[in-house]
Amino acid sequence: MTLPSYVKMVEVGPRDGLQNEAKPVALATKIGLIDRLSAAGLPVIESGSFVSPKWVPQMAASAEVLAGIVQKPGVIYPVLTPNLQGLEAALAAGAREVAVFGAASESFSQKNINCSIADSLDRFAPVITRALAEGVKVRGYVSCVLGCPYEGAIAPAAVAQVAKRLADMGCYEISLGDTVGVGTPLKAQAMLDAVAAHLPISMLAAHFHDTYGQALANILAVLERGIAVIDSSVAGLGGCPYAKGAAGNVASEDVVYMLHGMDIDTGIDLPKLIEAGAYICDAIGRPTGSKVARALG
Ligand SMILES: CC(C)(COP(=O)([O-])OP(=O)([O-])OC[C@H]1O[C@@H](n2cnc3c(N)ncnc32)[C@H](O)[C@@H]1OP(=O)([O-])[O-])[C@@H](O)C(=O)NCCC(=O)NCCSC(=O)C[C@@](C)(O)CC(=O)[O-]
Repeated sequence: MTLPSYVKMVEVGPRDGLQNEAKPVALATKIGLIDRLSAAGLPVIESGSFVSPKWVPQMAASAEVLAGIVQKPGVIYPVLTPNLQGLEAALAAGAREVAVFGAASESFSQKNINCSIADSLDRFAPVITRALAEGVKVRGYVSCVLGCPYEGAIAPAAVAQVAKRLADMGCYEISLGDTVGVGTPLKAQAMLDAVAAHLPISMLAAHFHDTYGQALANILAVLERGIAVIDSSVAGLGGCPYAKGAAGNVASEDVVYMLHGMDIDTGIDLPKLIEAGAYICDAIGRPTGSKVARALG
């Protein structure tokens, strides 16, 4: 088995992790979390979302978050931008990387961003063009790559089609999201093989939710296929507001422990990452979803 020697960890806790919290999380808490994550060595920290505050109230203060954090040199702080309105607000707030988010499931696309897959791609095209013209890199997400809360199984070919369109439009990296965490390792490999038939594996990232406890197994399965970018959420926070029952992302602490245990470098200081997880769990009054944090914290 050939595994990468370095994995880039994309921390999505401050966005994917907190977007679903019912009670408002204070601005200072969000800033405190992001600054602790950068101190722990995370190279990419998704820090907010310029979406409609009526749809996702928790992300309403994303401009203030970007203004309040101490931007550590070399660290990237991407934000989600579903349309040009969101992109303009993100640019005004100083974002240097953004992400568009589509889906491989029609029903999920409608529930999440209120349009069909085809319409979403048409909407993303000018967002990507404008961002690139400003020198801002764009990441693309594909949700429901291993199943949809409304439609069930999703064909790998449907995932590949959306991923390729996002890459053709200019996204530099495509994150493949198991939004509801239903995937299992061999299905994850089959889905990845379908996408990798069209795009280089070096462009792809894995984004697993841990609803069914499959995330670490799935991560190992895709590492074996050459994936070297993993999304995760500190303390396993999160869940998508438009995917009922979806648990949080795989916990960053658990992924880092597994990778370091396999001699794969991440540049992350695990004790400091555990501290960041303890900080946010304390602030929002939730137990950690990380087994490693429970064992070592
Ligand atoms: C996409 C829209 C905006 C379409 O929503 P819409 O209602 O179709 O939009 P619209 O263009 O008709 O505008 C309606 C209203 O929204 C406002 N609006 C419009 N755009 C913006 C904006 N950018 N920022 C702020 N406000 C905005 C706009 O100004 C207007 O305000 P009003 O006149 O009624 O007062 C909406 O559906 C939305 O915001 N959806 C967000 C959904 C979301 O954030 N989901 C979670 C993130 S995705 C995820 O978690 C999955 C992922 C990425 O992690 C991977 C995985 O695990 O699968």
